[in-house]
Amino acid sequence: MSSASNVLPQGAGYGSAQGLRPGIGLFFSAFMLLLTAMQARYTPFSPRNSEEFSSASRSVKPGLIASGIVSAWTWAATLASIPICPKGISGPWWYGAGATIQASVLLFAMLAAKLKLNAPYAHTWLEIVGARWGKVAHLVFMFFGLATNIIVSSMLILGGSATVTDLTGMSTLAACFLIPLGVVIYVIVGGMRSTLLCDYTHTTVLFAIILTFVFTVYATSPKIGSPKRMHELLETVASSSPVPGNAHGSYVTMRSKDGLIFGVINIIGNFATIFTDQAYWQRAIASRPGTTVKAYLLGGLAWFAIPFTFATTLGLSAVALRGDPDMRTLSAADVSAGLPAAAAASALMGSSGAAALLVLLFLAVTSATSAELIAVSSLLTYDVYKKYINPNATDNQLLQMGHYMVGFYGLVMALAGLIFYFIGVSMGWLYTFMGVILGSGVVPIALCITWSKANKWGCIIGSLAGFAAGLIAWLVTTSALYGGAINVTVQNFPMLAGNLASIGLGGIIATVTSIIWPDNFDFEITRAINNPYVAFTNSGEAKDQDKNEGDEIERKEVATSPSVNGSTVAAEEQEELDPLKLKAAFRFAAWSSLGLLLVLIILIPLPLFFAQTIYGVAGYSAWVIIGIIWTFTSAFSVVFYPLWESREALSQIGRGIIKDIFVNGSGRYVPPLKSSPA
Ligand SMILES: NC(N)=O
Repeated sequence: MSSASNVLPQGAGYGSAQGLRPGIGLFFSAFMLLLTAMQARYTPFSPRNSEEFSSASRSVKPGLIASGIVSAWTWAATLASIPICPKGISGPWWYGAGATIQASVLLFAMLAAKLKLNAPYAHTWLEIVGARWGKVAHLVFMFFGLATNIIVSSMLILGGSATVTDLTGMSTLAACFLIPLGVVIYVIVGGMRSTLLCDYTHTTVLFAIILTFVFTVYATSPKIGSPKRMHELLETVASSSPVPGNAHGSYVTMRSKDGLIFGVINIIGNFATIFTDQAYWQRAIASRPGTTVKAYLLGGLAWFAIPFTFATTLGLSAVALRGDPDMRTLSAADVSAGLPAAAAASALMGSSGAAALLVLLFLAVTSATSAELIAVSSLLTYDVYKKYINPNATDNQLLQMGHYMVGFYGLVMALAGLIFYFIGVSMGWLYTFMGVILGSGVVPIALCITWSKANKWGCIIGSLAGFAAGLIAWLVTTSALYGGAINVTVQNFPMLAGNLASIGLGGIIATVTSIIWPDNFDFEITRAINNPYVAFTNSGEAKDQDKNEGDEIERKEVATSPSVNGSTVAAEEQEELDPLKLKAAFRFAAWSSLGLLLVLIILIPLPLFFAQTIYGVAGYSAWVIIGIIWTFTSAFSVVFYPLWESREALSQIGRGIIKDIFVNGSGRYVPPLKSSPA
């Protein structure tokens, strides 16, 4: 890495990375604690029971879930503009589209719909695997689940610490530990709902800062200031150093071989990190059943604006400003560490640009970190502690374990980030490598949750064989092309080979064995997991008490949300869990996801790739304007819509606060008295 530019004092780094002195880290942690206290005092939701802690009582509305998806899916890598420097405008497109549509949140909407249909009361996706296929499958897929969390968390720590160190000179070691610290505190206190509230506040500020950068670059900056000038600068850079593999070496073309290869790698890697990451399952679990699909579609579409517009703005600025006296020279290692955006922000706006980027990065890293913390805490609590150590754990024990595991995983993620840092693995390398390790689990996991015919051993063997094939393909290709050196800079072909082998072999073995030797699984077994109306034994047998007890059922109060006013919520929840409605939601998710996939991955980029078009000023300006409109629309859907849908809860909290101001204690939420039977 070239010498750090350090445009901010070290104190800014410590402040942002969680406050050795008062800083934004501590400010946000204190703010989240305040929100959690208000939630406990003025609403029926108390974070003092395990269901609320890990699943937010499965009651969260779609706007807030969408904002949580945007936030959890915005990593340091998303903002680091890694793909853009070498590839031009195709990089942001492939990054955004590959992680929005093909790989991730939109297709995941289908899985989320199936989750609500086939296991509406599960806490984790691994509980479903365990109930369906038993211990061996549970342990094998736990490997993929935890590996995903460790890889994603390490990328967050690596990307966050590299930028903080670069901008402020703060010690990377200190940054690795301080970044998760404040997050651990508010996640322990507030649980899942607090991470969603944190996601919301962070997403709001994130969009504000991104739009500030966009308007600086394309409207006010004396160095660039308009799409026309940006186009001119990019063409000048291309004429002195053309991009290999791009049409006429231009940056303003979708005809980019490296861009296309990156697109494929990106699609596979993001399949892996969303399908096997409990963080995204957890948002589906926390969501109200009737609106889960809407939340994922909204979140996916809103998220696209972040990598696309941000990289089209600061990533391209990092190229356009080459040679500018304020722009530092970036090495390949700097690019892989995710530093182009920071360098461009400093060159454009000096220390205020660097500070804004630091805040942006802090927001992205902390909210994605909170998602990973609560995700791993849930896996360790329900899939290790409850399943293997204390099957009869009480609610209090589960809650306590959830708290311990948040703290424990905070330490693990700091150490993992540090280890990767010291062995020289960069965020960019890990980003392109993640599909090699995790890709083989994607199809087997999707089949487990959606398809009654999925073959247990086919899926287990497929995921292990794909894992081995991915590693072998990556090693063999690296050795053949680079004389055996496993370089820390990103190499396209070995990564492509490893990613394709991993997801391909895993998917083929799982699907073919399931067609030849189909299972005939009854999803009633997974519907019984943690279901308050059905007794479920560890052996996987579900006893539907409702059926045994005849037509006149006296339903138990909803055990999943003991803090919530039982009967009303239970009735709403049962209505939303109507299988006909959930099947219709699945069909809607399938058609809309596949339609969007076709448009964003095939119909838009491929004709542009084959046509070899190089954009003129008008074309490039239209490209930028589409990004800006998309960003505004996204901001409305994940910033204003959640406020609108929660207007009743907000006014309830407001009334509670006002009452408390006049008579202390009178505003506290009081659950309605249960009416006694007539
Ligand atoms: N979440 C991603 N792939 O930026």
